[in-house]
Amino acid sequence: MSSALRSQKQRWSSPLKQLLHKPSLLTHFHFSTTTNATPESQPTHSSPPPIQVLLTESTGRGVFATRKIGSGELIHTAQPLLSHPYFNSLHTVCYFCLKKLANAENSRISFCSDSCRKHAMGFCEVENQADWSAFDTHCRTQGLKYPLLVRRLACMVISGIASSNSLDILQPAILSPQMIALMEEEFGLLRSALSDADVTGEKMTFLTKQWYINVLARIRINSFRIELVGGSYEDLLLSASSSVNAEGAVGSAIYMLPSFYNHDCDPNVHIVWIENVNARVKALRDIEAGEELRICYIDASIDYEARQNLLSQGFGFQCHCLRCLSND
Ligand SMILES: C[S@@+](CC[C@H](N)C(=O)[O-])C[C@H]1O[C@@H](n2cnc3c(N)ncnc32)[C@H](O)[C@@H]1O
Repeated sequence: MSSALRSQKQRWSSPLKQLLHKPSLLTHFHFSTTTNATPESQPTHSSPPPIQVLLTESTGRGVFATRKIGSGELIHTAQPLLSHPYFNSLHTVCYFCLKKLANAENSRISFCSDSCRKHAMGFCEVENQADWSAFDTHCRTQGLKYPLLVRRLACMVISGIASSNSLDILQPAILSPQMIALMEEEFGLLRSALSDADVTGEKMTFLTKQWYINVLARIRINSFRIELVGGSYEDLLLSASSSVNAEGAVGSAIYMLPSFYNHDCDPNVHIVWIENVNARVKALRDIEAGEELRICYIDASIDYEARQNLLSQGFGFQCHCLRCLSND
């Protein structure tokens, strides 16, 4: 084992052990597994999913099958650590779970149920104290989505429902000085919105420029674009496709376990969202025990050059999957 790999292993092994063995850390991202796909409404079995997170030789950590997994099998589900609707979906989806609302609302934010309203109460109380117009205008005009996730995490931390180091276990993006300069501007707007609202003192000590940059560096390569498939789960099973009825992305979210899946341009696993932000990780074909499970980070239908450009700019790597090696 190379020394770089050994030091990476040491850096990650302790939080990973905590993640996999501490029940308290699992409360935010419940996952479950079934041998047959289970409708959302039915209770799921609580046996551990047939996967493990291991360190790979060249792509950091990855997710591996612990047994044979059948094509179409629901491998596990995952709830997000945090999520946020896009600006253009604010009036049409639930502010907490991103479920489509039956009727578009005029209020700034809306919820699909009392349960979602209750779950959001902590961070909403903090958020509602501040005037976000400058922060929102900046994000809207620059087309920025990720700062909304950082703001939500900051409000969750201030309200005491999340820890400031919740995302530390995720791999960070490598940032250029230009990216950092832009982030500093967003950080200033976030921090002043909160301090102008008199959110001060001990609750705010975590909110430093470095914290903001560290969180955003993780969000950049670990956030998922939420595209709701719509329709019923049974329809999805019949069609066996994630693209049917996709109505465009409604927001973005960060998960724990799904963030450990590496990329392949010909993936054996995909993630689907049926009616809200809760993710379902499903096998696209038969998978052998010990095989690495990989998802596709980008639109797999684009050509080789376009895929390499997107992966290099967005995720900082060159793809050497079998499809790319065959220049397909
Ligand atoms: C969402 S993370 C995946 C989990 C990550 N390997 C870890 O240890 O946390 C995405 C990062 O993993 C690495 N990665 C994922 N798929 C890869 C691939 N096919 N080739 C090289 N690096 C990859 C890249 O560094 C990428 O930015």
